[in-house]
Amino acid sequence: MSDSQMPDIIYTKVDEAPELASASFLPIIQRFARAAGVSVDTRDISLAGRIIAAFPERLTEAQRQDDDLAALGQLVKKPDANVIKLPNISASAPQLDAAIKELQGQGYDLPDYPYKPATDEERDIQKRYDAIKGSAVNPVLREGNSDRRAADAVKKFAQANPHSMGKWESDSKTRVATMGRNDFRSNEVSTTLSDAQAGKAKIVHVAPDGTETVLKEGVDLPAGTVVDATFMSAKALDAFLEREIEASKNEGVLFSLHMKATMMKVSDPIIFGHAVRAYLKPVFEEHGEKLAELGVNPNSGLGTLLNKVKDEPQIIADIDACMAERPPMYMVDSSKGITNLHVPSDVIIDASMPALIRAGGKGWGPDDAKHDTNCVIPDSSYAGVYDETIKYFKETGALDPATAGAVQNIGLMAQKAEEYGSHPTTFEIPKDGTVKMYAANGDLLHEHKVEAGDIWRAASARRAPIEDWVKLAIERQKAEGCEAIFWLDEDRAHDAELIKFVKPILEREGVTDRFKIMSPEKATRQTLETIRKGENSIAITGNVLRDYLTDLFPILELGTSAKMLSIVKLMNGGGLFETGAGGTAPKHVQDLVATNHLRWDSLGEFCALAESLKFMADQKNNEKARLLGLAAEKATQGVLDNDRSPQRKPGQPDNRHSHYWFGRYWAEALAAQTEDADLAAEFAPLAKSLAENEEKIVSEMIEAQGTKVDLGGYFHPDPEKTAAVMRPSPTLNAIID
Ligand SMILES: NC(=O)C1=CN([C@@H]2O[C@H](COP(=O)(O)OP(=O)(O)OC[C@H]3O[C@@H](n4cnc5c(N)ncnc54)[C@H](OP(=O)(O)O)[C@@H]3O)[C@@H](O)[C@H]2O)C=CC1
Ligand SMILES: O=C(O)CCC(=O)C(=O)O
Ligand SMILES: [Mg+2]
Repeated sequence: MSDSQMPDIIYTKVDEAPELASASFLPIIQRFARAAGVSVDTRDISLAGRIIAAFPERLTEAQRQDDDLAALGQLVKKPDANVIKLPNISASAPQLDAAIKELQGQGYDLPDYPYKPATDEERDIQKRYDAIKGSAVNPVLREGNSDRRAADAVKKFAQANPHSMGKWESDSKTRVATMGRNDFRSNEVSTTLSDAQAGKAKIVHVAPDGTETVLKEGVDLPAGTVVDATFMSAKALDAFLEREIEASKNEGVLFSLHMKATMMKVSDPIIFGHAVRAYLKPVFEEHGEKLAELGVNPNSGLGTLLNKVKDEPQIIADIDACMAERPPMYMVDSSKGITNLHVPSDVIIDASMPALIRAGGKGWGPDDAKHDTNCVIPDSSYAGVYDETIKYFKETGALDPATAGAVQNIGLMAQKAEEYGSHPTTFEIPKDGTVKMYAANGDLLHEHKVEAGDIWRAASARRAPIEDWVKLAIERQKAEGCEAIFWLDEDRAHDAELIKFVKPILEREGVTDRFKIMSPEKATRQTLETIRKGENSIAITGNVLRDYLTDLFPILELGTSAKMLSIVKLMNGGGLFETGAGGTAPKHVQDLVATNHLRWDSLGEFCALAESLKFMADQKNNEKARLLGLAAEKATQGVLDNDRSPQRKPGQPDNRHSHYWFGRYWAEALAAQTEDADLAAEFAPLAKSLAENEEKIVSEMIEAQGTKVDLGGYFHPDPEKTAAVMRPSPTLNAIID
């Protein structure tokens, strides 16, 4: 893809609910943009698209696809980048398998994922698939730090139309359980690289007999990089899980495990596997060999395990007996018997913990009823945030979204910062020994004594992103004038290194008095007290808390994180506009297929679109783009003011209706503006015909609902079938096309 072929704005092609929404919304965007001389085109970062792009040699000419993610990864390092990024699937092993199966069924000659590669060819296949697994997209595109907040209009709307909140009882038994010892938090060591230490670092394992094995070399670490290393003890983890399973039973609460197997794609599936083993301990003790023979990998979850033992009645009976003895599990879908431990990516902490907290500390149990829950978050680095939130609500009752202030976030994210960039340097330790990390000049940076099975990792944050992050925080605080807190714990090794960057910059800029630096636990309480008073707070955090808090606070304040404005100011001058802060809402797709109703709210897309257009206006000195962007803001306001957002139930207006209304308000705003007469003239007739045909369009859309639909695929749906489903109004289509 050469630069001259690059559209002004790239709208990413993704998966699941947001991609369905695009089938309806993108034609509208393109129609409007074209009229203003702005080109908007897609690039495919979907899971299926990335799989197809990885195996060109096995596919026909017609099946082949370019590696759009790689091209976008280059683009975001250039000043002219302008990308609207929708949420995409971060695939766990079972999701990757399912996507491969679907593509094979569509005639793509793709290899199965080799779980036990034996040949070079299989190892190569595994490597290509591993690069697609987990959060493989966001870290590539996020060449900047994160600025997430609710637009003013969105926050005001939420206050005027507060969502329902579960009640918090002071005697709720819901709590957070975390290791606190021998975990990543407590074993962390950190240092900032000197000029002499910069270069390619090396990580080695030294066995007790002195044998050295290189775990990784060529880890590129420039001067000024904060480099951490830590490990979680497998033995401590197992003891902790066993204790908490027992405790959940004794306390009469649900057992739940919350983690991020997508972003933390190496460490967290392993921890998840420990939990599967712990929960089914008697089964693994009794049938360990047979399970191994059947190819059971606990890291893939109970769902895959049950599938593999389906012809083994004794094992199934023993699993049933064991589960009957265990504390009831927190369920992903109690009606279908899908437990917390079925699929590692089904319970993703940033969304799951806030949903439970919003519900007053209740999770769904196997009996299809809500119960108090033991929220097991093994590593203690960030568990304290949820622990403190839960304690606070137990003391004070639920938050009132009608009066609560807002929490914005400035997150250190660029260039694979911190834990979220750590998977290439995360290892499940094969045998007892010592892990040593050496700088390019031979200095020993870090060293840990480890045991077989421990999970060791190194993470880093580079100087330029850290400085950019502090600068962004200063700008944001200036713009808002409200409380601003660096969520950094001076008693944590990594955070202490970061504080050494933060303080001098604040001093140099003369703004020290405008900022607080607090541990995540203290900052949680302080922030909750602030927003309870109706005031605002800016949370300036590292990468993980950026992710966690931009679901936690929006889900409490707005009911969902889908409505967030999520801006990534790329460090080389471009713009990346993420839509919302949440995910791909797989459940919404099931609902659409069953009833032809799509609950997905595109408010995040509306906000991102307006920002992207305004950014383009500055970027390319294009006044028409600015007017288009300002009008898009008015259209968003119109959707909110007139209550045109999707409703939840089949038969009610859904995602597609909201796009009609957005388009109509957008056209009306463009027709009404007086700065550009040509644009006004262009959009006046469109606005008129959208208004005149309202009844017809709305009824065509409602009539389409209520039946099953066929998209021709889940991960790789048929574009024509999808368009037919998502554009059900011939009248609207005729106006737009
Ligand atoms: N930026 C990205 O690319 C991200 C990708 N993901 C990926 O998404 C997938 C699913 O993740 P999961 O943790 O289940 O989170 P999701 O955000 O997809 O789903 C959680 C719930 O959030 C609500 N929700 C989310 N978005 C919307 C929306 N636009 N409109 C209305 N409701 C919405 C829905 O429930 P309710 O209304 O009842 O709360 C939904 O069931 C995973 O593959 C994950 O990796 C996840 C986060 C970010
Ligand atoms: O990339 C992912 O897997 C999830 C990202 C996410 O949850 C976020 O950025 O908020
Ligand atoms: Mg998130």
